[in-house]
Order: sequence, then structure tokens, then C-alpha cells
Amino acid sequence: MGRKTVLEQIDATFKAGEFTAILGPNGTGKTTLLKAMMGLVPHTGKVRAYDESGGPLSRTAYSYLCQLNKSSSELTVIEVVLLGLVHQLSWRITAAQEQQAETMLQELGLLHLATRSFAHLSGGQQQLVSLAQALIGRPEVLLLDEPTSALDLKHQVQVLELARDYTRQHQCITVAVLHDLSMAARYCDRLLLLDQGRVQREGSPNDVLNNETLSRVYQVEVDVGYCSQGHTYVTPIRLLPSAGSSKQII
Ligand SMILES: Nc1ncnc2c1ncn2[C@@H]1O[C@H](COP(=O)(O)OP(=O)(O)OP(=O)(O)O)[C@@H](O)[C@H]1O
Repeated sequence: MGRKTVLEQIDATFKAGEFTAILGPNGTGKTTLLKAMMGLVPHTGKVRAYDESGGPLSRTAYSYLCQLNKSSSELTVIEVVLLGLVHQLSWRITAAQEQQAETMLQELGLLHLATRSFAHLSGGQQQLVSLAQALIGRPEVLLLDEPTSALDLKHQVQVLELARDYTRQHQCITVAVLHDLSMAARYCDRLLLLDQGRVQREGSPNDVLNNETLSRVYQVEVDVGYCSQGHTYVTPIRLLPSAGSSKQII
């Protein structure tokens, strides 16, 4: 990025039908990795995606949900969702495309907002509508940057279940940047833990989430446990002395 190297020696493979979370501290290169996969930042090395026959996937097969920024767009909610079909739209929006957008909104429980101004929605509602936009084109590669950052618990579960189910049903390659380690463990098949621009650990939630690795990467003493259903959860205990004062922010 400019003359600054953000990521180094990233060697990762993402498989169709797998939901992968990218984890790691702030400023460590997670968004940059998604942007490199989208071809949005200059990078050396290669990012390649293949279809079932081994041919390269076209850019139109990718969908990218960027980090939440409150938008002042004058478009209505349904217009924002239809933009997700931008590669298929012509001068006229067909009734079928409009129906597709309504179905997508219905699936996310947002149909009642269809004619509202996108700018006047809450942050969480804008995030859900943006997800509808990302999904409507049935992407084969779905890149989600903190898709649940503005959502309450119910909507976090809804979004992560939807992303997981979509990934399996459509054999999509789905990669999401997440900060909630327990949610990542609950919904993702694979975790990729980044720190200082490098992959520190990757694998199943059980492989990646352990006290030693998380304490080292986040500088926080944590307790990694298993709930009665067998899911991994991470509870923070305290900042480690090497992390500095809790009053000093970044
Ligand atoms: N447009 C930019 N120009 C220059 N440097 C940038 C730019 N965007 C990001 N960076 C730098 O690249 C590094 C990685 O940023 P990135 O946004 O990828 O981190 P991140 O892991 O996604 O962080 P967060 O969890 O805070 O969203 C940071 O040091 C950041 O300052």
C-alpha cells in the first residue's frame, strides 16, 4: 500500500463450501487481505480463484461487503439491493429482478424497509441491507469485512447462519473478517489468525483458539472453554502487563 508493506508471506487456500474467518488485532492487515483478494490494493504475489472445471473465476463472481460506514446515499433500500445485480442490469429493471430483491429483503426480515431511504436507516439496518446487496448476485466468492459489527445478538446469529448456509448450499468461498472470537468459532469452519501482517495460525477453531496463542497475539490473558454443546468460547480475563495501560488506546 503506497510504500508501506502491510502483509508479508501470506500463503492461504480458501475452499469452496468453507466459511473462513480472518481474525487478528486492529491494524494487522485483515481488511487489506480482503482488498488484495478483490484486487483493490496493489500487491505482489498472486490471488487466484478457480471454478469447478479449473478455469479462473471472473471478477463478477466476487462480492465484497466493506466495513460499515454510515452512508448518506439518497437511494431507497430496494435500489441499494438491486445495485448488487449491477453486472446483470440493463436500462430497465425487470419484474423478475425486482422480485429477486424483494425476496432477498424478505429473507433478512427487511422487506418492510424496501421503500425507505437508505440514508435514514440505523447503522445495523444499513449493514443488513448491504449484506442483501452482497448476496443477491449469488457470488461464488463472498468477502465480508466485519459484517456483524453493528448488529445485536439476534441479527449477528441471523447473518452468520445465513453466511454459513449460503456457503454450503452454493459451494461458495466465504471469508469474513470478525473480531468476536466465540462467534467465529461457532459459525466458521476455519480460522486464519493474522498478526503484524503475517498468518500466525490457521485451522479449525479448536486448532487456532488456545490460551497461549491468543494471549501472545492479543496481549490479553484469556480463558478458552467449551460450552455444554461442545462449542469453543473465549472469555477475556485481563490485559497482560506487556499490553500497557488500559487507559492507553492504540
Ligand atoms: N489507505 C491506506 N493508506 C495507508 N495505509 C493504510 C491504508 N489503509 C490501511 N492502512 C494501514 O495498513 C495497516 C493494516 O490496515 P487494515 O485496515 O488492513 O487493518 P485491519 O486488520 O483490518 O484493522 P481493523 O481491525 O482495525 O479494521 C494499518 O497499519 C493501516 O494503518
